[in-house]
Amino acid sequence: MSETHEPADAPREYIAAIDQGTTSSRCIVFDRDGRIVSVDQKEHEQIFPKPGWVEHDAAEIWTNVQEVVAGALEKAGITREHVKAIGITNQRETTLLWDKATGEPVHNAIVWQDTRTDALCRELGRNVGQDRFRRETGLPLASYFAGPKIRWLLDNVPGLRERADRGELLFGTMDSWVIWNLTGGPEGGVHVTDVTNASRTLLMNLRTLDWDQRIVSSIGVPPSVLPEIRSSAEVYGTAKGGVLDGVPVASALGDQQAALFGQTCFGVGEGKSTYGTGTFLLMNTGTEAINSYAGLITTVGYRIGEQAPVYALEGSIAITGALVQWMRDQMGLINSAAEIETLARSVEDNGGAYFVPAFSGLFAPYWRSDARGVISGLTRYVTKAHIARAVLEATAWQTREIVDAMKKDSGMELTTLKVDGGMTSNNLLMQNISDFLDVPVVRPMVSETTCLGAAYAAGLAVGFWTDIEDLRHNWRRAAEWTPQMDAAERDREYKFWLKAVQRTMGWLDEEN
Ligand SMILES: Nc1ncnc2c1ncn2[C@@H]1O[C@H](COP(=O)(O)OP(=O)(O)O)[C@@H](O)[C@H]1O
Ligand SMILES: O=P(O)(O)OC[C@H](O)CO
Repeated sequence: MSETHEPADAPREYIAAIDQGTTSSRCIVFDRDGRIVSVDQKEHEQIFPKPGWVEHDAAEIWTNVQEVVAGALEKAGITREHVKAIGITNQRETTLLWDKATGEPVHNAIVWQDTRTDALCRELGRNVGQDRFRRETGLPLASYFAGPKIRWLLDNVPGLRERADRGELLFGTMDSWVIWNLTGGPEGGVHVTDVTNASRTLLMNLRTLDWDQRIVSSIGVPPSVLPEIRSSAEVYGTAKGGVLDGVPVASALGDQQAALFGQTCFGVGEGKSTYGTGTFLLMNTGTEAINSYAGLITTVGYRIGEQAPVYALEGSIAITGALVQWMRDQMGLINSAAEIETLARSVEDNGGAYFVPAFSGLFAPYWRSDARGVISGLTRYVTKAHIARAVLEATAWQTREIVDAMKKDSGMELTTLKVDGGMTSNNLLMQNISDFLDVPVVRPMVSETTCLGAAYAAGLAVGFWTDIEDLRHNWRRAAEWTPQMDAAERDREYKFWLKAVQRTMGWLDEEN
């Protein structure tokens, strides 16, 4: 893609954003109206060493990041002089330790979906108590988050604990890894993370926005490996070498918080749902961190420079688009992700089948690591087309459960749902979501809201945009789906879905 929208005499000034995602890394160049000028993207390998384990090669990711940045600048026909700042957004929680002298990762990154820390989390729950983690960090004690993954690496990779104690290792989520490398790596790279990413580690105190020393030591993480926590929009340093040499590195946000920002959900009660590998629904709750009693997460939404932090409630769903990938790559039932819609549309309904993809256990609102996937309601009537339908409905019902929890926690009724992400190109799915939630679903013109949010934050940090009001009017609606489902049918289907969910639980026990 390469399209410019400005008059020929307009100054050629842009903001670029890197999105280091679960399946790919991309770089997008944006103009002053928040429109896409160019995109470059590259997938990286998904490594599955054992059931429930997921890893990434961080060196491959850094190579890909450099390639997509160069690619996006080339497609836009620009060089670093035209780029006023670069912003970073990233898959969250994915955990890496690297050697600070050589810049070499000491192990593959452990991905957020990985369940290897289940037993460790149970042990921490017994020794330290679930409640303390939730109260101080806003998070349930679950294998999803970064802190226990650090501990697992230190306990299981020979020699790492000693190297960490000697101060030779650095920890980072992908934001830290990319920023450290961009700003010089072993030659003076800055070791930072932002509040949104830090709020996913189980190590940051949600109110002080600093590492919680008691929790850090109870998980067994040496403080020397931890990056400095900074705001989401400020200049952390400048790029050294490469095609961005000298460009300010001016924002970092976890990808879901970046999407909240890119969707301009700046007011209390505004929210969005992003449909990618997993699905993440975040609602802005303002400067107060609301404790969840309905199974959601309390997280930092964003913090612009020295301003007060803005918090969010989040419903995290581990497997949505990943189920479509699984149908394609592991089952071979479709050739492309888009084909799932054609297959699903070839039948009227799900034929009685319900597919609960608890592949990484269940995240919100259940937080059950003992759950595993099931297809319920099977009879000889069911065809692969019915399963395709059940696959799409699984995403929609999981969204419904999150929205129900959000209502319980915040007392606020959702009036429309703003959506984005790769799965939103599926019209049948968007209709299902509108039907199951009984609210309109709207998609903005720029559906790359994750990169857009990182670009907005970086642009604010360097004065490219003045304030958030400057950004609001960039949001334009591109598509809308309105509810068409009969209420009694919705209720009946929802009951079946909830029954199927119950059948996933307790599959693993203490012996597994
Ligand atoms: N037309 C479609 N229907 C259903 N799922 C889709 C469709 N197109 C893409 N996907 C799914 O969306 C995901 C990719 O979306 P993306 O936002 O790029 O994800 P991520 O940022 O998590 O890598 C993949 O899991 C893919 O299976
Ligand atoms: O890279 P994505 O879009 O799959 O997002 C992953 C989330 O950040 C995990 O918490």
